[in-house]
Amino acid sequence: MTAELLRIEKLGKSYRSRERQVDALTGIDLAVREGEFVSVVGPSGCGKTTLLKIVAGLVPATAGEVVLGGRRVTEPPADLAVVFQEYGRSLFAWKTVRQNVELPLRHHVGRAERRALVADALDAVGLGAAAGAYPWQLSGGMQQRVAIARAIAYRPKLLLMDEPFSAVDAQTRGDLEDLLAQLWHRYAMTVLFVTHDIDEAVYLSQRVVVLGTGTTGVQAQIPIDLPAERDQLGTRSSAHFGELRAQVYARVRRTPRPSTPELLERVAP
Ligand SMILES: Nc1ncnc2c1ncn2[C@@H]1O[C@H](COP(=O)(O)OP(=O)(O)OP(=O)(O)O)[C@@H](O)[C@H]1O
Repeated sequence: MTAELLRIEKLGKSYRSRERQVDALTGIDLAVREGEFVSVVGPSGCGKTTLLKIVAGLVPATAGEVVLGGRRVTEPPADLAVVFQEYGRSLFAWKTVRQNVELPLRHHVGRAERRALVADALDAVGLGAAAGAYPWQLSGGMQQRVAIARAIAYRPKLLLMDEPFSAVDAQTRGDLEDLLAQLWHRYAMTVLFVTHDIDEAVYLSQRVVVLGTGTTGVQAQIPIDLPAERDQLGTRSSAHFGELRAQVYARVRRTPRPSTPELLERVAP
């Protein structure tokens, strides 16, 4: 068994304003080992994005702690990359694809190594030929590939992804899921992936974590013991995939706010 990379302990977050307090997370305990692919699902508003932002050091917790690679997270850790849903806002429109991917490396690696890392990452996402293009010249799916290339060029210990594929069409989404699975194998990354989509979580992960609503913590952790090699048609139509999907779905439904419309719409048969 590999070593633990991320430990989240008794984590809590309350957003307070003059009028009200929102308990977004309470008593979250979660550990992720090196090289694992873990997804987090749960009803809309249960705090998935908040969890990711705290792990990324972008938002302070109000209770508990996050430890990454043995160090307590109090600011954005150097060895972590984040890919958000809104690729359009995460790329600089006035910089080329190559420059966008190179950006986080500028202060860390010398020029020659930087070039090699960027070229490798762009090839890995199938965009070697688009290095000189600008983001606005690319489709949404291609822009998200650039965001992924930027993350992997950095060789993060932990890759955080927040609904990264929910803004693209179904075909592109499947392609991006398969690309991510390939990259995860190729670079032996550790991935913490937030999604609304239970099928996507089961398809990609080794473990699915079901978050409850703000005050109920982690509801379940379901190991996904599908074969390592997965494909959109074969895997998703297998009986075992159906069983795992049903298991996750049942746990999500059992959380205190089962009627959350957005989630239920997406998983309804
Ligand atoms: N900056 C903020 N100020 C106040 N409340 C916030 C803030 N950010 C999030 N919240 C609240 O915290 C709760 C959790 O929000 P969060 O976005 O983390 O949930 P989520 O599970 O990612 O939701 P979704 O699935 O809809 O994206 C929600 O009630 C939300 O309204």
